[in-house]
Amino acid sequence: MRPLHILSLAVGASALQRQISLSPTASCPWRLPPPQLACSIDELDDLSSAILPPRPPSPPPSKWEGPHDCVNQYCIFSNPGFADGRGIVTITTARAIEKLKAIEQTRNIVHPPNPPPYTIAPIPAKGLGLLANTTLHRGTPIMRHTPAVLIHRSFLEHLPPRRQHALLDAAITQHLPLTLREAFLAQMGHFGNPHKISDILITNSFQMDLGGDDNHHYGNFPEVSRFNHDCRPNVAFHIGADLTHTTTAVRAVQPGEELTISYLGMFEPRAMRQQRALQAWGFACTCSQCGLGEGPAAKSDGRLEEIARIEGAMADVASGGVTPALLRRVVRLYKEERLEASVAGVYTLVAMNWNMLGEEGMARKYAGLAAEAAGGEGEGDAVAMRELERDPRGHFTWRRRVGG
Ligand SMILES: C[S@@+](CC[C@H](N)C(=O)[O-])C[C@H]1O[C@@H](n2cnc3c(N)ncnc32)[C@H](O)[C@@H]1O
Repeated sequence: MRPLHILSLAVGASALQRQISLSPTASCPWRLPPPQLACSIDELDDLSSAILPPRPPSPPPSKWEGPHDCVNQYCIFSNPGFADGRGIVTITTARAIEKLKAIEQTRNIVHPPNPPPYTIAPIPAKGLGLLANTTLHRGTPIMRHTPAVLIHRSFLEHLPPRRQHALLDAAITQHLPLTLREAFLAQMGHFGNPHKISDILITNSFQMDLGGDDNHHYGNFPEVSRFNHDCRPNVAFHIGADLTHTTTAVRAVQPGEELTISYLGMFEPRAMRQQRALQAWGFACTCSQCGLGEGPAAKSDGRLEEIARIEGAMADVASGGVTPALLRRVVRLYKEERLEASVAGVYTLVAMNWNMLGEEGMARKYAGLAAEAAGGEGEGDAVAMRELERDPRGHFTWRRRVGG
């Protein structure tokens, strides 16, 4: 089996690591919503028994089944009723399944936007991808999905492949509901591994930590796998504590524009980003940022270095060099670099530093922006920033850099 290439993605304070990659695939038309019926309610009442299709059966209740088959300490557990009948299958340990059950209790109801604001279409030289089918604005939700498959990281990384295959096959083909199984199997494997399920998992999984010791898993979200990469993407993603994967537009997007996420650390210099894209996903990155000429590319790398320096100073309460000009400068650098998909962390630092300088109004403004960018109103980072926004003077950072 090919080694897993784990790449870091800084998403606010919770750095997520993931590796996804697919080859071009045949076709995958998005299902359109059914046409509106042109009848009045009364007519519908009259006709309902004759023309309306039978109500779909209500989803099975959420109920964990298993352990089914096991290899060493890793067993298959499934829950066909998970997330209102979407289903989920996991290969994990007895300890981690208890963690998963506890997390499920905190899960919010997940409704993906309907109809979806995108269409799946072939993209030149990239295989399939996602095109906006309507005008999107900053904050417009794109997708919200729970994982289809969760595999304990040690199972994939430490067991010999021949010991993994039978369990993986059983998990997907026997314990995943049909619709989700088909979506899973429609994903592409990049590495040409003859064991298709392994190939799909290795190339399309987000690394997720369920919390506690040794609870790292690979999470697979088949719908999300259609996003192509851009180093300056127009979509940000976030995996919440309840395991929901959320994607959101980070700037205005016109109909027909491709929707992209970043597979790579957006703060790495161009040469490193290009090397990683080639190594882990097999494509030479020619996105707008990688396609810059030598001069502009060197300037871009210089801005990224300056951002790192300023953020270091902002994170150090003892640093004497943090001024209003520096806080304005770092925000401007993010704008110049088009790093809208990665602003949650810097807005948090900027908000706290304005507060440390005793600038209540600016602290409020950036705390609000940070909470909005954190990706989930219930998440810890967003809660903390809403608290700062509500009461800057009561916050522990108030005037920390200026005394009094
Ligand atoms: C997660 S998949 C994205 C969806 C994929 N295009 C498909 O057809 O299902 C990742 C794969 O898409 C292609 N890809 C993604 N971003 C690309 C880019 N910026 N340039 C070229 N190919 C890209 C590469 O083949 C990569 O291994």
